[in-house]
Amino acid sequence: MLHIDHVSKLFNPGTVDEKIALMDANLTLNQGDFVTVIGSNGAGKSTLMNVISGVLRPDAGEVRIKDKTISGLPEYKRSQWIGRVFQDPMAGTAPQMTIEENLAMAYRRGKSRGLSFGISKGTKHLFREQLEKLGIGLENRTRAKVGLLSGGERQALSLLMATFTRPEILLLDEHTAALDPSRAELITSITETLVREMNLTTLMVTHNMEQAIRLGNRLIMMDKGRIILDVNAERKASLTVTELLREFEQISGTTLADDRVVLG
Ligand SMILES: Nc1ncnc2c1ncn2[C@@H]1O[C@H](COP(=O)(O)OP(=O)(O)OP(=O)(O)O)[C@@H](O)[C@H]1O
Repeated sequence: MLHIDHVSKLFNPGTVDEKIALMDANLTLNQGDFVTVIGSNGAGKSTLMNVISGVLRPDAGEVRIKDKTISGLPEYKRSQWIGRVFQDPMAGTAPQMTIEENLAMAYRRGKSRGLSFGISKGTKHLFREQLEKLGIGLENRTRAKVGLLSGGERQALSLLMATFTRPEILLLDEHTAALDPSRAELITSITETLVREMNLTTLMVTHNMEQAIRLGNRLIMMDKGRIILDVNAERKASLTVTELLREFEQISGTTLADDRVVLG
């Protein structure tokens, strides 16, 4: 489904500020894989997401989705295959537009029709149905400006928008990190439901070790631009946070330096 083959990305090469963000990274995701991603500060997690989504071009290597090479395609052309939710609740939605208009934008993503905002009755009905599934009452506020929603409500809407057209890949970039614990739990549970119901192939960066172990069917650990550990579902089922951190130390030779780490 998703193939990352020998991907490297250097920032400021040949200068004193040279930073290795990805170094010969390799990863294959199968259809329906839900993979959590952890790692130390600057390990390359966001760069990996940016290379997949097309925000960044790798210096070497190739990204393929369903055997189509997408490394050279710009971000907007990949958006029909890739849904993404960011840490910042302000990032995924247009605050001046209503919930309905934001959904219409997501609905049209990848379609060749123009940006006319006429929304048919049938489409409105579909939007309400989808919003209802979130279970937070947004279906009764379809005309509300998105800028007026709380952070948690916006992340729920962002998730819905990112998954609306059933993307081949869903990228979740610390999407619960800016929320308070109860809201983060709500968004996590909505994520689990959407991913399961649509069988979405998902990569989720998290600093919450307990969550990284509990969610999904695979866990990968990154360090210094490399994927240093790939844990399968069976192993994950009995893994503890202590064991995970010990494993990191053994492989990388250092302790996990993550200033945002949440142990559980
Ligand atoms: N635009 C950029 N210009 C220069 N260096 C960058 C840029 N983006 C990332 N880097 C560097 O590349 C490396 C990988 O960064 P990246 O943001 O991918 O790590 P991360 O694992 O997401 O880190 P964190 O968990 O701290 O957010 C770091 O050393 C970072 O400083």
